[in-house]
Amino acid sequence: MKPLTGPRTPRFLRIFRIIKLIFRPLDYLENYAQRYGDMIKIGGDNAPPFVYVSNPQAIKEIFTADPELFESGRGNGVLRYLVGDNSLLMLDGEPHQRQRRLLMPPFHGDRLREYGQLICDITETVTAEWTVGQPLLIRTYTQEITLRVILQAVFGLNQGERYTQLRHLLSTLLAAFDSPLSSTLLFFPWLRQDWGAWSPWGRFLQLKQQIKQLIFDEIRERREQGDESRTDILTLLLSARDEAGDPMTDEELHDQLMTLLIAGHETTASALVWALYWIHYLPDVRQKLLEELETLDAEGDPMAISRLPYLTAVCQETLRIYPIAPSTFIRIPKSPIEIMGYQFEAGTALMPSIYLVHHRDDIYPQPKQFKPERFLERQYSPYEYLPFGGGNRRCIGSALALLEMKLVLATILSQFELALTDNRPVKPMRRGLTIAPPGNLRMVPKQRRQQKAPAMV
Ligand code: HEM
Repeated sequence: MKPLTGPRTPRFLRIFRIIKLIFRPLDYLENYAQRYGDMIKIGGDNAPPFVYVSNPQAIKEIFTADPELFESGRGNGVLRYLVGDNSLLMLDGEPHQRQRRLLMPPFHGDRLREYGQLICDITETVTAEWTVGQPLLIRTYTQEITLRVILQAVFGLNQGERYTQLRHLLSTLLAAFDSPLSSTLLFFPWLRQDWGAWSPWGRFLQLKQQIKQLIFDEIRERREQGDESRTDILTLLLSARDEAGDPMTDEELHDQLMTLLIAGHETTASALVWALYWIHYLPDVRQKLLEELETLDAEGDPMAISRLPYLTAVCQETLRIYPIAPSTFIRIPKSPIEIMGYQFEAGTALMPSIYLVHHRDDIYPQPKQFKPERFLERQYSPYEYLPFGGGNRRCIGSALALLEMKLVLATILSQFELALTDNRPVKPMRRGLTIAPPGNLRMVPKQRRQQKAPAMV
């Protein structure tokens, strides 16, 4: 058996390790990878260890193993506060597979095509308020776009008081974790104290309750209306039945909807800010993209944009260099398991590290450089390139996220000449459990371009 190595931090110094994980998450991973290689064991003295895995062969063995060998829901415990006990993120085994089968179709095939024009229209509406010469916080806008898209997909809602309230409350709720400091709430349970609206946790719980009430009101109204002709995800879930023929309860519906709302917009909003940053930080990239967009047939449909090779490569490289989720969900073996000659005890938290795999220089030469061309020159296996995780828990929204990235970028680039207000390199920072560009990244619209976005014709 091969021995696992990793840092041996004395108990009283462990808090500093966690603080580094929160405030300098990528340095934390890279320092350990340099010292301990592609299987890094953390802890393990009194309880099963955490193991960061960045060896593609080991990741392949994890992703392709029988899903029944692992649990993940238990490892996602901290997200329970956001999404509830019945969320897909919390489930394992057959209940998890059943919910996935139910939730996947709205994010694929023809249903995805329906979102194309919607994404372009929403981008136009949201950017209509941009004024030439006036700097803007770009994240505010990417988040507004992705939130509107997911609300439409999930509820079919795009106007009305409940929709406006939901938009506002969801943005405020997620702002609770928008900096490394506020993200500490997720890492230290003892900080989660409900001292009313003046304490961060108390405020968070109140917001969550208000959102829950709005979602319950919407569910009740939809049950009363019983309109099965609608194509949104809530309608689909309302008609679902389990093996006993029973419908989902309001609580179950709420948890699943909340999961999609949260997982479905924060991540894509961050990815869009990164993409806009790289495109404007590297003028060659922007130039090549504009040239490619000009080749589009003016009558083309949004799906033609999604097939553009260079635009696709830019989105892929954006998600490679700073993957939004630095690791996949944890995989916890239910009984002892051997992977690549290493023996893991039951309860070990195996964490395929997306960031470390994406920065292996044997797979991605010059990994710190943003080079979309690498995706035009070679194909990567799902164990070398995994921004959406893999196996039985692979992100169900990956196709929507990529479509959204491409259409939003094409629409913005066709309509505005943008610039960064500051050309210094930007460092990624923690945002809850994800890694994102700093929320204060500013861009300025230099001028409106004459070119109409092809998707809008
Ligand atoms: C750029 C955007 C996104 C990124 C980078 C991303 C990334 C991920 C990752 C890494 C996972 C964990 C997979 C694993 O452990 O193997 C995941 C799971 C998930 N994602 Fe995404 N995601 C994005 C967008 C979306 C969207 C748009 C939705 C929309 C509905 C979504 C819904 C989910 C759900 C429900 C899961 C849990 C799947 C399960 O437990 O079976 N994500 N995502």
